[in-house]
Amino acid sequence: MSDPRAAARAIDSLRRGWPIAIDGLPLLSVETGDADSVGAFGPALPVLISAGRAATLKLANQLAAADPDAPVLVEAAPWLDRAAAVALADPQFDLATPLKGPFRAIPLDQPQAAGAALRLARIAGLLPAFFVGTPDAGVELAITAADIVAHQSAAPLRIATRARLPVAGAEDAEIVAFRSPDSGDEHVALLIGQPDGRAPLIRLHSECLTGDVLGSLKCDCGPQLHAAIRAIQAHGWGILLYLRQEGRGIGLVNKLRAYQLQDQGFDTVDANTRLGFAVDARDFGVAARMLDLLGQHVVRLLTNNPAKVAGLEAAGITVAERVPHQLPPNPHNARYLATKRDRTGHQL
Ligand SMILES: Nc1nc2c(ncn2[C@@H]2O[C@H](COP(=O)(O)OP(=O)(O)OP(=O)(O)O)[C@@H](O)[C@H]2O)c(=O)[nH]1
Ligand SMILES: [Zn+2]
Repeated sequence: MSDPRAAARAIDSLRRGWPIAIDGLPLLSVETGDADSVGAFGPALPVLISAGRAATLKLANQLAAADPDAPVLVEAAPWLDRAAAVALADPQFDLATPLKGPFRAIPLDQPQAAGAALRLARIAGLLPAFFVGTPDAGVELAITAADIVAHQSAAPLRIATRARLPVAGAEDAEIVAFRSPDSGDEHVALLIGQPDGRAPLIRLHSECLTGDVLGSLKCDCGPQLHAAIRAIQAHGWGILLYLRQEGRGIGLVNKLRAYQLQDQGFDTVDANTRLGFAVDARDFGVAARMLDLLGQHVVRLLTNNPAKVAGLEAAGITVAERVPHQLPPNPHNARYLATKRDRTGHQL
């Protein structure tokens, strides 16, 4: 029997730096484990990282891992202490701290459990990297890979509350907040204008704290957000879905790590991969579920991203028309926009 509650407890433990075991494999997050917990976990431990990260360290080809999300186990070594493991896991230190080594990738006894561990770390918003303990590590929280799958497919979204919310650019607006029991992410929809029988104009906006709130010029999120409200208002009626998928789903801290790598010269795609994350970790099924709860199944979609159209269609929403949503570039985001066009299929 799989238990989504076990995975939820494990996510909490990882974020607090407490060890867990998946299918009997003892694991401690490299990012959150402190000196005491690492010391208690055992001396000289192997470290699990993603193949995306291992490729940068020239380790992945030792075991010919083709999938950047796949797990790679780095052999224990006397110099592989907590500081060295952090440097192994986090590419932002690559230029500042020369890595120790040599490191060697060794075969995994439990590739399934190891892959599930990396997935769980990504769900928790942590770098996908673990110390791997010995069977006598004495871990209290034991879960299975199936628990993680159950956690990801559980928990229907529900409308929690709604209220009138006049906003700049659209005074006749209502906010609807959604909750699901499996995560703290509270997505919202801004309903603008009144239904008039035509398909609503819809925008799926993924959270971007830096762009939406601070006015970052590194991306186009802030201007796109405000332009979407204006476009929906001009159309007469529609919905802005504000999805709590910060950093294309990798979370704020990891997006800022990716920005650090971008300062070192990597583009938005390579920065994610080097950190051990998917280029785009978002699930647009949540947006389809929100539209379903709002009673909208045929929409016009403001986007340049074909993956949003495909994601909605796959979840049963008909996209009657894709409406381009392009804003003028600035000197800071020109490369980011060019990368979206050239590497992630954006229709710009
Ligand atoms: N990981 C990562 N996320 C970024 C970066 N720049 C912006 N983001 C995030 O990307 C998301 C922006 O998504 P959207 O505005 O939906 O843009 P899009 O997928 O390009 O699609 P459209 O704008 O609809 O064409 C937000 O969650 C931002 O936080 C980056 O360099 N790295
Ligand atoms: Zn942004």
